[in-house]
Amino acid sequence: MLSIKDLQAKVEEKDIIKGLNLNIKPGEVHAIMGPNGAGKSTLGNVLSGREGYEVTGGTVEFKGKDLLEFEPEERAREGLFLAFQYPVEIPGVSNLEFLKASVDAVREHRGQDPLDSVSFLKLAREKCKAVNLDQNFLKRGVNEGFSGGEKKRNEIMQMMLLEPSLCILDETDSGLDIDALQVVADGVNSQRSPDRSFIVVTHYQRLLDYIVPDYVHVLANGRIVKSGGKELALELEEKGYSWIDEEVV
Ligand SMILES: Nc1ncnc2c1ncn2[C@@H]1O[C@H](COP(=O)(O)OP(=O)(O)OP(=O)(O)O)[C@@H](O)[C@H]1O
Repeated sequence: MLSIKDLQAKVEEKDIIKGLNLNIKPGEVHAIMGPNGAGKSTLGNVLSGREGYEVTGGTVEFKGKDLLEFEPEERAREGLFLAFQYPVEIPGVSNLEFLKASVDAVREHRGQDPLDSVSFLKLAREKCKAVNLDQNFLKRGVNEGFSGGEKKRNEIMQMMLLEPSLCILDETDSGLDIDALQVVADGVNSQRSPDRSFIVVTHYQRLLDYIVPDYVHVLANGRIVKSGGKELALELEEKGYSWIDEEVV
């Protein structure tokens, strides 16, 4: 699904990703943990093609294609989805219109006809229900005035509608209350399938009790410095990150 080799990237002339390697097979869930400022969000931004993030070395293959050759919208149409750490508000654009335009674009890319408005509304309502958002959220401006937790649930609803191949969830658990955490985790788990992969960026082991990863990685100083199974998250919760620095050095 995704093969990252020796990736290097800079932001504002500062080297942030410094030789990162990561391989993800279809169906796998990889959790990425690590200290603040390590480069976790930068990795998501680089993979999604966000402006201002300059790749200075290495390769990224996504479903056998050179991801770095694609514009951000092409990456999305190819099936890469990033749930933002800080979802943006788009006042004046209704959530429903935004979602329909996104889903239509993906369907067109797959050679499918657009859904008619009635069928799409029915589908969107089902997904709203799945993430415990009231249907009124479809009429409101994208994320406009949504609470922190509502924005995160809205991101998961988008993901469910777009049916991506690779989902990158950047601290989707932050700002969620206990019930919402369960709802979001259930939403993610319902989307797990043999041909869909996930990168779950989180600071908290607790999320990984609900979304059980196949692998856990520690990203520090722009590189993956340690990888393990789900038990690594428990070890990190207990011991922090300093022991890894010592091990790596
Ligand atoms: N647009 C930007 N302009 C300037 N510096 C940036 C920009 N984006 C990221 N950085 C810097 O890159 C470094 C890595 O940031 P990043 O957000 O990737 O860290 P992170 O691992 O996701 O941290 P956290 O756990 O705190 O969310 C930080 O020092 C950050 O200030």
